[in-house]
Amino acid sequence: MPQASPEKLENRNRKPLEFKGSDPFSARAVRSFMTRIGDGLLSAAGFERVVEVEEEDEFEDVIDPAEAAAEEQRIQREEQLAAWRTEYADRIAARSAQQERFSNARNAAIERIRQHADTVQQKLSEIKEEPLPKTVAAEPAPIEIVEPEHEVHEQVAAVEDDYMRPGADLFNQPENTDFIFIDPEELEHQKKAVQDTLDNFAVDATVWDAVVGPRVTQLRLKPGLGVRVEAISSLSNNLALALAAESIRIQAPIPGKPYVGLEIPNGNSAPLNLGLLLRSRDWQETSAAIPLMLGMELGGSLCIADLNAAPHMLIAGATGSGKSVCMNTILMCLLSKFSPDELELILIDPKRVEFGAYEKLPHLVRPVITEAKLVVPALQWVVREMEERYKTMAQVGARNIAGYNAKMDELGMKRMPYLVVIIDELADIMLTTGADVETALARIAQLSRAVGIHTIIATQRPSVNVITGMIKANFPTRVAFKVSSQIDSRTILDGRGAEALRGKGDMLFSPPGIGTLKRVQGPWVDDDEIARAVAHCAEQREQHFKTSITDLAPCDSDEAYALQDAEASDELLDQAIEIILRDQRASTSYIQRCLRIGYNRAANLIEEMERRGIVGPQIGSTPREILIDSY
Ligand SMILES: Nc1ncnc2c1ncn2[C@@H]1O[C@H](COP(=O)(O)OP(=O)(O)OP(=O)(O)O)[C@@H](O)[C@H]1O
Repeated sequence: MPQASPEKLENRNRKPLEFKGSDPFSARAVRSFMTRIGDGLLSAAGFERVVEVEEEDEFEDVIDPAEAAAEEQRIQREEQLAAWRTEYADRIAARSAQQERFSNARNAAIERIRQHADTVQQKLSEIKEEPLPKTVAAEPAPIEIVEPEHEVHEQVAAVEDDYMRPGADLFNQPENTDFIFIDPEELEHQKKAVQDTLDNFAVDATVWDAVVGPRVTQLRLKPGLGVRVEAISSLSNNLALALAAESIRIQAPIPGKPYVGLEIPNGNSAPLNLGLLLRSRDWQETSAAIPLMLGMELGGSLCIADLNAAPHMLIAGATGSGKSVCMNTILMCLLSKFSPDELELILIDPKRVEFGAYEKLPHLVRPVITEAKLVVPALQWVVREMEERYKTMAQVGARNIAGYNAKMDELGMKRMPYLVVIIDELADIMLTTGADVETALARIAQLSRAVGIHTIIATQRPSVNVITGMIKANFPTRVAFKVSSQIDSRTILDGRGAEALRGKGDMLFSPPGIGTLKRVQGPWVDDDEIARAVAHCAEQREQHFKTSITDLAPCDSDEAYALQDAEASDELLDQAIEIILRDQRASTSYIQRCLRIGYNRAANLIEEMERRGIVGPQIGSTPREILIDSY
């Protein structure tokens, strides 16, 4: 066994126990450590360890591969750790930036909410200043009645002769004029039911007040801030259920008012007598040129339409809804305002039941027309009458009937009467005569207002093949009675609502140009009243039918219609030739537009020109050649 020198041993003993290398647990360090412990023990026991120094040096230079791999792994781990530390620091930085952004956004939102709360507070303080909702609705103001000193029909006698128009005293008067359309207790109950329903569905709206009408009462609801009116209208079925009402109508919003209207049926509904309404101050002092008493609106005001401003009216509704009663009241209004010298009537009644009571009326220009095939010739007569009237007015330089009559009054000559054409059941006529009646009606409607000719048509079939686009465009004043569906309502009024009416004279009136609908209850007039009024007129005047219309041949076919058109077109031929020579355009549609005539008539004019050698024949789609320079 090699012996270590005594110096070496001494040195070893004195050397503190320390590990070599950076890793305290490497194999080399452990061995060195163990050797030193062993040497220490030997020396303590009196032995000496002989160590070959050269061998030990050799041992120190050898690199253990396992140790190297471990070292390598350690370095990699340290690098990985450093990379993770950097990544972690980056994430922490990004996160704090995000937190700062969120915090800014939250502060901005809190600020916005605070501002909104201030606005709400301000609005609430404004609302508080408004009057509190009435607990009881106002009943309509009583109708102001004008009591004549003598019999009404004497008082309103025509100035120029002894003809006396039927006055209000010829019509039935109600025994009691203190109407109570709705019981106040019932109204309170309904208001509560509506408010509860709104609350149950969490719709912030208040039942504000109520406007009472003859057949329905309108509850006015005030929506809270930020509440969509649609949220209320979408509850219509639930509200109807809560009120146990047959139908309700919602106006969201009421035009021109900050409320949503909820119209609910009244318990009490006595008919409104026409006689009472004709005694009202509103009727007697109306400024309308051709007034028509349509009935009573919500709140009790009277709805008086002016046929002169209308100037043509379309009445539609399902069977039994009150159209005929409405036509009768219209006729009664006309008779009570105009003598036969001031008003002429043409009544067309294909159902043969409605206008039988008027056969003896002196205002008629021909017997009531009950045959569909006579309708087109009658309307053609109206067209010719219209043209005659234009000529007559041109002779005195008047632009309309009012101007003409003013001139006649100055000269002490006969005035031009209004001519009103009333057609009950347009559908039957449209089905029998097709487009001819539509064209004739459109022609009359477009041009007749200035010459005092007005048309009122009624139908129980509000479908698009009866109320066509052409009819709708020319009849701007519409009255809709109850219909069976929303589609029918749209056909008549261009909007819904008529399907929720109650029938029996409950109507929606659409005045021309306003676009808002009025809910009106029509007055009631019975057959005896009509008979009395007609007899009153007939007793004073004999009928003088205008032979030109009485002798009209039935118009069975398109041929007969075209023939009559051709005769009439002669008058316009010179004008048509002048137009095509001046504008160098020879087409039917151009003539139609320039002369404002129907297609058939314009086509006849062009064909007549072709016969006379003024224009060439139609070849394909190329315009006709104009063959002359002057005429
Ligand atoms: N203004 C009204 N006031 C009270 N009741 C009315 C009123 N209008 C109509 N009625 C009631 O409704 C019934 C039917 O009315 P009307 O004959 O006018 O309906 P219509 O629409 O003309 O029906 P049809 O198309 O079948 O002739 C009347 O007999 C009457 O009982």
